[in-house]
Amino acid sequence: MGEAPALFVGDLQNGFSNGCDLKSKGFETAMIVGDKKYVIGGNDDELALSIGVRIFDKSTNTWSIPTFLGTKPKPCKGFSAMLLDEDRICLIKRASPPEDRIWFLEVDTQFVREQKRILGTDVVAWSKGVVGDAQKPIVISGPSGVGKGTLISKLMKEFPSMFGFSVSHTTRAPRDKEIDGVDYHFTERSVMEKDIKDGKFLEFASVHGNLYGTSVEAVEVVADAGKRCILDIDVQGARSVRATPLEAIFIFIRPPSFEDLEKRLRARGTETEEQIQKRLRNAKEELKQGESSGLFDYVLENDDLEDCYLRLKKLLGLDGSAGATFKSSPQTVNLPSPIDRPVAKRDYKILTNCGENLLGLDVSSLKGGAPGRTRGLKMYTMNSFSDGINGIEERTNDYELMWY
Ligand SMILES: Nc1ncnc2c1ncn2[C@@H]1O[C@H](COP(=O)(O)OP(=O)(O)OP(=O)(O)O)[C@@H](O)[C@H]1O
Ligand SMILES: Nc1nc2c(ncn2[C@@H]2O[C@H](COP(=O)(O)O)[C@@H](O)[C@H]2O)c(=O)[nH]1
Repeated sequence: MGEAPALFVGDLQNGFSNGCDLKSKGFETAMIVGDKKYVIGGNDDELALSIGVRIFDKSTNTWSIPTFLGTKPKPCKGFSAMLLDEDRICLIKRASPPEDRIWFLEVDTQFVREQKRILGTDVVAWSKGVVGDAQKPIVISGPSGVGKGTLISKLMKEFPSMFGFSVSHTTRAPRDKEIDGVDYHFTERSVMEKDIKDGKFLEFASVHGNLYGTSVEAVEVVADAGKRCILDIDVQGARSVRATPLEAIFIFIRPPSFEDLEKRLRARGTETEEQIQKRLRNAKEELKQGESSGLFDYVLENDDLEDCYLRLKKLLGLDGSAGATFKSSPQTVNLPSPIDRPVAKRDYKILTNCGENLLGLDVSSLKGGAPGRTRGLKMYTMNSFSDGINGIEERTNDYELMWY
């Protein structure tokens, strides 16, 4: 995060202007970023399913509705908003459940700029805020038949409350015993292509003749359950995820030999001979890329299954060693409700005046972001009360901060 902008106050319900180019109208507010004015509020559609955003471009004098990426926040009874780093807007929703309270609207982050270039339209991306440092997602890649699914199932079985599987979408037909929504979201190509176009996917790739992809929602659902997300995706998908702010750990699984891989694929008995040949052809390229590209943080050889599983657990720090794990599991934001006064911001500390007590958010160490969750939010309460935003600002340093 760069230099903090000056104190910025936003209250969206009372319809005031704060002299910082922020104007409110009913439940709408406008934020200026560069040549553009982002009007946030109202409803996104007639069904009132989410908070709307429209953009006024001062250079062309035109209004537009941007392409939305990420899960949109549901409408609420008002919200406060602050511009952070000139590239995202932090929204604190009123009277909303704690896990739905803090949202970020990214308007000019690297991810949004890249998506604008790809889609050729104006783009904004929603990302929900999560308190604390959630553990990094785990991307597991490797050629078909190497044993990725088997290893992941073992992890999920041994640590059901710790890990959650990112359920991918695919256009391939379900195998016997595969369950829609559990193993995959089995889908029509035309539907998936439209969803990709609409920005609903974190990554996608054509694999062995079918389309596979990880939706943003698949990853968010796991994060919301407070679990560490595991993605089973091919090498192309891993490369795409590397280019997003997801900050995952990338593990490549390789077979002891190509012959072993072929044996496993045949023994599984789920593919036709033609499909096996295609998967083996692709495996050669995947093995080359997986082991040489520097894309992966770890390469594990799946020789003996139990032995490989032990090594996987070790690198994830599940054998008592530090491994590659990170702090605690995510906490959701727990602001008291309703927030019925404006919000003040200085040096990445956002203060909300909630009547009897003050509540703060520290946004100085944000991580991740769209597509997915914005992590690294810190929350604190203050054990004294001060009237008015200016008072709060001046007296902040006198108060003891109690961090969650
Ligand atoms: N270490 C191992 N030794 C022998 N067989 C194994 C080993 N690991 C997994 N297998 C077996 O190999 C087959 C393929 O494993 P699995 O389905 O987990 O592979 P995968 O990498 O997930 O494949 P895909 O990418 O096609 O989904 C399964 O029948 C599984 O039981
Ligand atoms: N890029 C992505 N690859 C994915 C995804 N989900 C699965 N996969 C990979 O596809 C192959 C084949 O899987 P199968 O179930 O048909 O055997 C395998 O390598 C998976 O890792 C995804 O969402 N994106």
